[in-house]
Amino acid sequence: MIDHNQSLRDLLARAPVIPVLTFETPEEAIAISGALIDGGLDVLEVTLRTPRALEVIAALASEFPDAWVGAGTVLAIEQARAAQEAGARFLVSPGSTETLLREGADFPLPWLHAAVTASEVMRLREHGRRVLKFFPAEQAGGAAVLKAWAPVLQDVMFCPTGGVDAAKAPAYLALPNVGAVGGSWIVPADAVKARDLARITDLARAAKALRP
Ligand SMILES: O=C[C@H](O)COP(=O)(O)O
Ligand SMILES: CC(=O)C(=O)O
Repeated sequence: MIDHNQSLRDLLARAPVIPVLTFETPEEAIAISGALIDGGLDVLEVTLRTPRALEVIAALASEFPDAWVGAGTVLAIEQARAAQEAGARFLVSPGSTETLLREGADFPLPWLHAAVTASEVMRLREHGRRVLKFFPAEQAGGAAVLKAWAPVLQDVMFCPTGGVDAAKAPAYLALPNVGAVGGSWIVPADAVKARDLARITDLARAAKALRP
């Protein structure tokens, strides 16, 4: 049985920003992910929101074996198993359920569940979870919420995601209870469409530099 908390702390320590990615095809995914990795971001959350998402994860795991390619938007245990089979090295869920926490308790991959209220954090603490996603971060009150939680939920680390961008990220990363942030700002739709890989690498480099 893995130590979910330590493996997640190690994952968040790799880079200050975890790109949250939604890809339609393996070809698109390899091109864009290569640009992100060239920019120093090698922890990649590929959301299970498109028909070929599992195929994309398998292609990325094969193309970039040293990168940490994970599956996001995991809503059911069947998706978790399928993502693991495809080669995902970690899982992310936009919330949590008792079913997922129970069935996923001894799942062999780091699994980042999300919370957006102190009560949800407390319930996840009861399941032994100490590293959580804070989603949707900006929409739920932003860095001020995590600042308020720091003295009362002292042993929990967060990865805020949702509405975070290059301008907002520093306020989160300055907090003692934030390990990294997640976001899609590093892969703007127009740059993806134009395959402007140089721009995506520049955005990744700037994101990587947010934590010296
Ligand atoms: O669903 C949204 C993604 O989780 C990341 O949020 P974002 O696009 O606001 O960065
Ligand atoms: C929001 C997020 O990270 C997810 O859909 O898993």
